[in-house]
Amino acid sequence: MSRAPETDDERVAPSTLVDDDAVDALLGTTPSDVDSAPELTFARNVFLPLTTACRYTCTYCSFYDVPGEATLMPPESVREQLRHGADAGCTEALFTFGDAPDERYTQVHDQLDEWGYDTVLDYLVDACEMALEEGLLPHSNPGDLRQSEIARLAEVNASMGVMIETTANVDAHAGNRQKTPERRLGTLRAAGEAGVPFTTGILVGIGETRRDRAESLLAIRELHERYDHVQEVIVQNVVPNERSDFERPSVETMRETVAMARAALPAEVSVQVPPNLSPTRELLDCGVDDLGGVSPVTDDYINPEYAWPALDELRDVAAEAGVPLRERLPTHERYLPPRFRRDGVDPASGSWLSQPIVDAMAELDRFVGGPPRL
Ligand SMILES: O=c1nc2n(C[C@H](O)[C@H](O)[C@H](O)CO)c3cc(O)ccc3cc-2c(=O)[nH]1
Ligand SMILES: C[C@H]1O[C@@H](n2cnc3c(N)ncnc32)[C@H](O)[C@@H]1O
Ligand code: MET
Ligand code: SF4
Repeated sequence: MSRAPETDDERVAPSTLVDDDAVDALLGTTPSDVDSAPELTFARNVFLPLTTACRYTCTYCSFYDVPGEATLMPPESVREQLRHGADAGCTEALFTFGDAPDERYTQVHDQLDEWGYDTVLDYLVDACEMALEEGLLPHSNPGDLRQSEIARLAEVNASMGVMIETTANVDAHAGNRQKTPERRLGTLRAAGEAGVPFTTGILVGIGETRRDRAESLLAIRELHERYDHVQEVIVQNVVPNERSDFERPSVETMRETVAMARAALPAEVSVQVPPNLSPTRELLDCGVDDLGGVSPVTDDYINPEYAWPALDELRDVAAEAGVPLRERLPTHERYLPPRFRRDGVDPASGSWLSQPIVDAMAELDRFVGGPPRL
């Protein structure tokens, strides 16, 4: 799959998506305005960081590697990691890695070529097929994509994602090749056009204002209203790492932002906070209903200094909040075929999930009737 030049119509200007009055109204939201969720969900995953090479250089990120040090996970390691995950009861293979690495790094391109791939996305398609063979459902977040790329990946993914981060132009998106709000929103729109259950979110504390956060959440809402494809919105706080010293946003800021997310988004969209990075217990009364992917076998390679809580801790968190803890699949319930839903309704699943994905799900007996309670 070669990359065609990007066209203007794949970009979406944030200013066309939100109006000032809606932003003002959302900025008035406080935690007491939103209801607590009736349950908490999470997915058991194994993380496969296919490559640390990246075309961007976001200053908050310790994941990407400089040219010369960048690595690609060989197919044998992918297979091994997948088996390890499947043995540990995972349902999700999370493929997250550097954005368009082969565009910037000749050595990555050459290595892919040696393995018989034109681009990293060709390799990703094969890796997703390996995951399906091992009984795992792929969730890919390879960064910015065009619609044709998403459409192809949708065939072998149970859901996909990309964080908007923010609709503001922040200094953290530095360097010659930058994440831009237009391209991020273009990816979210392309996912809608391709009809793939999608995860997105905002990164809090990267130089954006409160107003920018409200605007970002409303831009996500707007695109979801058009396509009905956003399954969850992650409200992720930036954390300091060996490369950067971004200050963690305060608990108050996170409470306010989670409440804004809950108020901005329709009820069918989950609000997720990552339990290894966030002050999770202090956010549960602000409308959080999901804890994202948690791994019993791999680190959060993006933030490896922040370990995943064990299942027992998630149980405690849910018990303290007085709500049941349920294990979900990478695809949220409302996009699943009838037998995997509590309401038994057919969401015209054929249009959301491809046959290989539906076939792989058919093996997951413990999810029949909806996400099991733990
Ligand atoms: O371990 C992580 N998982 C991340 N995930 C995985 C996520 O927690 C789950 O895979 C999804 O909730 C699906 O179950 C992301 C997925 C996306 O689609 C977009 C962004 C993220 C960000 C992270 C992350 O920073 N760390
Ligand atoms: C995969 C996602 O990881 C997030 N990400 C990258 N670096 C950090 C950090 N230091 N702290 C928190 N989240 C981060 C971005 O939001 C990216 O989209
Ligand atoms: C560590 S980020 C991984 C995914 C992709 N590079 C993005 O930023 O969206
Ligand atoms: S956050 Fe993603 S896009 Fe930005 S530098 Fe890190 S790997 Fe690349």
